[in-house]
Parts: sequence; structure tokens; C-alpha cells
Amino acid sequence: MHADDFLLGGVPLRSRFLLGTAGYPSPQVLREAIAASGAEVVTLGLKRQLATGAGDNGFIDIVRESGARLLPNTAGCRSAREAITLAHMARELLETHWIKLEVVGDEHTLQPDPFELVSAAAQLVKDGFEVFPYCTDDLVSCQRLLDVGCRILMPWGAPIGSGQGLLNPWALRTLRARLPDATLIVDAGIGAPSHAALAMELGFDAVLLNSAVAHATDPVGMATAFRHAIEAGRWGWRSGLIAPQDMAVASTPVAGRPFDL
Ligand SMILES: CC(=O)[C@@H](O)[C@H](O)COP(=O)(O)O
Repeated sequence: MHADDFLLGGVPLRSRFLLGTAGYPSPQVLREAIAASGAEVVTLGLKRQLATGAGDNGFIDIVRESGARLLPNTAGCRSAREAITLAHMARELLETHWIKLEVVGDEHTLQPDPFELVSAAAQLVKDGFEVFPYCTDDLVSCQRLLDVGCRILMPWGAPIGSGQGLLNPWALRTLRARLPDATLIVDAGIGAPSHAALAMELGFDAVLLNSAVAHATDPVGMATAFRHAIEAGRWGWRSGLIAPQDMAVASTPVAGRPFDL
């Protein structure tokens, strides 16, 4: 294992960039964007996949050829029951026990329903799944998800597809401080590489995003930019950021003190 590998559901990974696969201009651009991102985990919406017919455009083949691990998601589900059924279908069809659990409670914001989410997560953990719940940044609902056996949490940065970045850095910082043992991945709402870098500088373990790459003018270039931003943010977190100060602190050494020993 490399020094900064991280364990995701027990699997050692080098890349801390998880990429969504929806909405790319063409299969070829998707293929190239996955390669440029360096992502080792890609997510796909099973509901969309079933609706369009599994295997359309060789979609699953593209993902498999990339060598990335599949993380099926339950995007489009509105109840625990529906999400549980879809998760079981994903396990059968795609031969993975990983599931990104999405249960939307509000159509306007696509905000996760915390009650249905905890209920579905509890059942799926019992059924042997590694559950990646897409949740809000609310500390107590995140704690409830851990209580029912989740090891990974995916709080939102902002509503899906909004590109607004991290709307509540305080809440995300609080999650990192209060849940030191959980694997925390910012998921959704990221619009720019700087947003992803900030998530990593806050100590998050990884970032998942889709729209900012898929809908960029140059998705392959943007995947590259995010790859570097996530690595830069991780290096920043690991290297110990200086604490912000209200007042100026002279950085030029005074005579006779070249080092701050
Ligand atoms: C692809 C996926 O799983 C989305 O539900 C996810 O939340 C990404 O959100 P953005 O498209 O805002 O990056």
C-alpha cells in the first residue's frame, strides 16, 4: 500500500476522486474523462440504466474497460423501499455489494430524506451491503447513519447539479471534527476545482462529482483539473495549513533570526 492510499470499504485506493458518469456528450468523451480523472471508482445510476436498457451504448463496458470499480447508485428513488429494491437489483446485475444510497425527500432541492435514508441504510447494512449514503451535512443525521452501521458518509456540498460549491464549510468542518473515524466524501454541488480542493483541505477523504466535469466545455480537461485540485487539497491538509490571523504577522525574518526555531 502507498503511504497516502485510503481504504474505501476495505479497498485500498490511490485516487480520492470519485466520478459520476451521467450526461457526457459521447461515450468516447466519457471514456477519456474517466482516464483523465484518474478515478478508481465511478458511479452510475441504475434506475437510468434500467430505463434505457442495460448495456446501451456499451455504457457498462466503458466503465468496466476503464478498470474503475463500479459504485451503483439509487438516484431517482423517493422511498426506502424503492431504494432497497434497486440496491438488491444492482447487486445481482453488477456483482457488487457497494451501493450509493440516494433517497430524495424534496423535488426542488433534491435534498436527501434523512428518515428514509437511515431506514434504508439500516436494512441494507443488515443485508450485507457497503452503504455509501448521500446525505446532508446535518451532524445528527450523519451520526444516526453511523449508528446503523454505515462506515462511509457522503454529505452534500450543495444541491446536486447546482455547482455552488461548499455552501456550509462550518458544517463540513464540524463533521470532520466530530466524526474522525468515518470516511467522509463530499458529494454533489461541486462546480469548480477550487471547491474540491477546499473539501480536501477541510480533511475530507475524497470528493465525488459529476456535473462539473460532464457539462464542462472540455470535460476531459476539466477532469484533469479536478484530479490536480483534489491532490493539491489533500497535500494541503496533510502538510498542516497555517491558522488564519486577524492581523498581519511579519513573514520577513528579523536580523539574527533566519529560522523560526
Ligand atoms: C452522479 C451522482 O451520483 C450525483 O447524484 C451526485 O450527487 C453528483 O452531483 P453533481 O452532479 O452536483 O456533482
